[in-house]
Amino acid sequence: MTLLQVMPQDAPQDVLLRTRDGARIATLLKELGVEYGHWELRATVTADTTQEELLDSYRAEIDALRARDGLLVVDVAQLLPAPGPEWEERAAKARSTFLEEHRHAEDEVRFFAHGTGCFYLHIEGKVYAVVCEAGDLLSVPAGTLHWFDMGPRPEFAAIRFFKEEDGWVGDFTEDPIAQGFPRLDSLLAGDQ
Ligand SMILES: CSCCC(=O)/C(O)=C/O
Ligand SMILES: [Fe+2]
Ligand code: NI
Repeated sequence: MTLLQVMPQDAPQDVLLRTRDGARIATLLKELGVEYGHWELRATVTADTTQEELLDSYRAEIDALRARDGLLVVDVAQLLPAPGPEWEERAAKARSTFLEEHRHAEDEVRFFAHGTGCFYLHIEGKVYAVVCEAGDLLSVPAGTLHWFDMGPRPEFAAIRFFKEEDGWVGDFTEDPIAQGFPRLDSLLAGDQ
């Protein structure tokens, strides 16, 4: 289930809020201008699932969202565990891509069709760690400071929506803030 954990920007160990209540998460994020929604899952994702198959499974939802928000470009970012050192290397490289604080010139709109990933939203003195799971749709406004952790063993398939082809490109702040916050695996371990 989706998880939200809120911490002060200068005291990651102080958990101000931790909840798995989807309605509460949606309300709280909406106050920050962040849209959090949920789509019914329509497909099982395996290593053999092609991008086109996945997009076809959610065609109705995708078309409605594209029409609503003028999103012209849609693709799939996918990483599933595989045996061998090559995958370990690929996973570590992929994980590092968005692990430091950055912003985008356009909204970051992502639907998790499979797996898990955590967006850390740095807004007005706080960090909102939003662990997304299969079925979650998150839309983060352009310019919002954030970073993203796919964990030490990445497993996710996310449908990404853009206005421009290069909408995914990050503008990195060089602020090391992300390094002080619990990573995805630690956040989830907090349940135990
Ligand atoms: C879940 S899609 C990959 C992450 C991404 O696109 C991004 O910008 C993270 O901040
Ligand atoms: Fe991003
Ligand atoms: Ni669900």
